[in-house]
Amino acid sequence: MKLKFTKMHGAGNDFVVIDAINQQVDLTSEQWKRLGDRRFGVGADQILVVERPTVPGADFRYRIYNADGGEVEQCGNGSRAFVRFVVDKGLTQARSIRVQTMGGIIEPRLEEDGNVTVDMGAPRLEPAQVPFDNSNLPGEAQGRDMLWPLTIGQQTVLVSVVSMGNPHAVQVVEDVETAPVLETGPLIEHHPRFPKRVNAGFLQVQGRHHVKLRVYERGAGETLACGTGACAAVVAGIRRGLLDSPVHVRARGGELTISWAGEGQPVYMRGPAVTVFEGEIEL
Ligand SMILES: N[C@H](CCC[C@H](N)C(=O)O)C(=O)O
Repeated sequence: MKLKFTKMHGAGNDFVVIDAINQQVDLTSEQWKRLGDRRFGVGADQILVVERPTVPGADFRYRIYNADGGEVEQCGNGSRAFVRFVVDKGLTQARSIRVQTMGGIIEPRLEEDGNVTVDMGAPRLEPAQVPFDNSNLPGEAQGRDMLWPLTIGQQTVLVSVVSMGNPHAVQVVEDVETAPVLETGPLIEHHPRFPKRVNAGFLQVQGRHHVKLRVYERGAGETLACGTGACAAVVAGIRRGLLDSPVHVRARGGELTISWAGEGQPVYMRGPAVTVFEGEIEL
């Protein structure tokens, strides 16, 4: 089958975006995987699918597939590409839209300067909501946050656990450039205490409003930026008393600005959304 797509990125986290409103999209998991393959397909960290909503109060449905073919609950950088796509394709006249995802309703808004601000909803902070199995584990309180010891190979790392609809494990490191992201990222992603696996964040605090972040993503490996990862890292840093909102998050592919007013409040993310090229693929 022939499939029209648009290649986009948000701070270097790259996507294949598919309009499933104006074209029939019925792919197998293998075909999703091939679409995202950087040699046998188009190549992307995630594939984003635009559909009509199936719940009241939403303008669109947003489905997200990681490069490994698995469908997931949320993608922050992708939500910015999503609103730019539906505006540019004339699928909406609005600039602020409500988008249905497996992780809840989010509200991206395309700004005059081309950046996008997204209400990502409130973080879920109970281990069971992440989900994280903390049974028989001695948590260590740090400010309002709870750090959990994870045994990774011969070492133990202390992580904060946060859900933005999708699961995140965040650890503070001295220097993201020398942190063992590629060595320990996969071990954290597949750690048995995360029944749905997890995105592994490595956070370097440079000031109360400035951090650097690398994320080894569930189902995609290290990406140049992770929007939900930036949200989770800032929430963890604020709860640990290390950061104050707003926080400028420098990722390898660009900068995101994350704001959070505290427990029960939504996290706001602001950043770029770029269209790279249009194409068509025979799957
Ligand atoms: N790998 C993530 C999905 C994409 C998240 C990331 N690309 C973002 O911008 O939030 C997961 O499996 O939960």
